[in-house]
Amino acid sequence: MSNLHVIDHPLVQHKMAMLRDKNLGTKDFRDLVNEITVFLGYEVTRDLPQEEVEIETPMGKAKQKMITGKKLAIAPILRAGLGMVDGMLRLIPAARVGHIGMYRDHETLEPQEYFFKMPTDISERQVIVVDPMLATGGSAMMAIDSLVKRGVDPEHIKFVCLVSCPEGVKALEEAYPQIDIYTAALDEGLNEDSYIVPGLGDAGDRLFGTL
Ligand SMILES: O=P(O)(O)OC[C@H]1O[C@H](OP(=O)(O)OP(=O)(O)O)[C@H](O)[C@@H]1O
Ligand SMILES: O=c1cc[nH]c(=O)[nH]1
Ligand SMILES: [Mg+2]
Repeated sequence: MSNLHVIDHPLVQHKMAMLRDKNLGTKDFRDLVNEITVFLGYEVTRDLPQEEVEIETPMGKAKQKMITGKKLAIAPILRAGLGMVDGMLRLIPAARVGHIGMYRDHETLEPQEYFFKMPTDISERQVIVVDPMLATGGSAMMAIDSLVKRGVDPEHIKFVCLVSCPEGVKALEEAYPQIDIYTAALDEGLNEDSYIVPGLGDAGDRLFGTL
């Protein structure tokens, strides 16, 4: 699992403990998803390319690094990925946002794409795909397939989730070994309905109060 980054920062883990509580209300769930995403976003942007620039300060010249290279896009997988957009935008406010509408069929568990809208220059951008849950990995892989079909190089894609499990990580790593996965938790596995255990339930329903 070489591409997996489990973010074990105490603040992230503390907030995850709060998030997992089945009695947490919709507003608090949404707020915590945003807060945790800021920490995950901090890690996922850690290796952005930089260049040294010279700045005039009131006291003289300073050499300082600034981000350079490819522009960024955030790609939430709907619905639940929407809950992570504000947290990412807090860190990279100028990033474009492209939406991938997808739901997992309850019978077959196969993802179904129902919407796809990206910035027109998506093939020239580094893309951060966000979705709170990496379960079987089917949705993440199909979302990435759609980006690759539009010309995005898998080398320029990162995947960020709150909860993952060995099955989803393995599937995504096998399909796209070059893609880094960032997660706040690697859980035990999937139950018979392919929900993550212990997980946090259906992330979309918990975010939007559609339980
Ligand atoms: O790894 P997988 O097995 O594909 O499962 C994970 C997917 O399932 C959930 O979405 P869901 O289908 O519930 O849609 P929703 O966000 O609209 O609730 C979740 O947000 C992921 O997109
Ligand atoms: O545990 C899971 C699995 C898929 N989708 C979710 O929202 N939760
Ligand atoms: Mg759902």
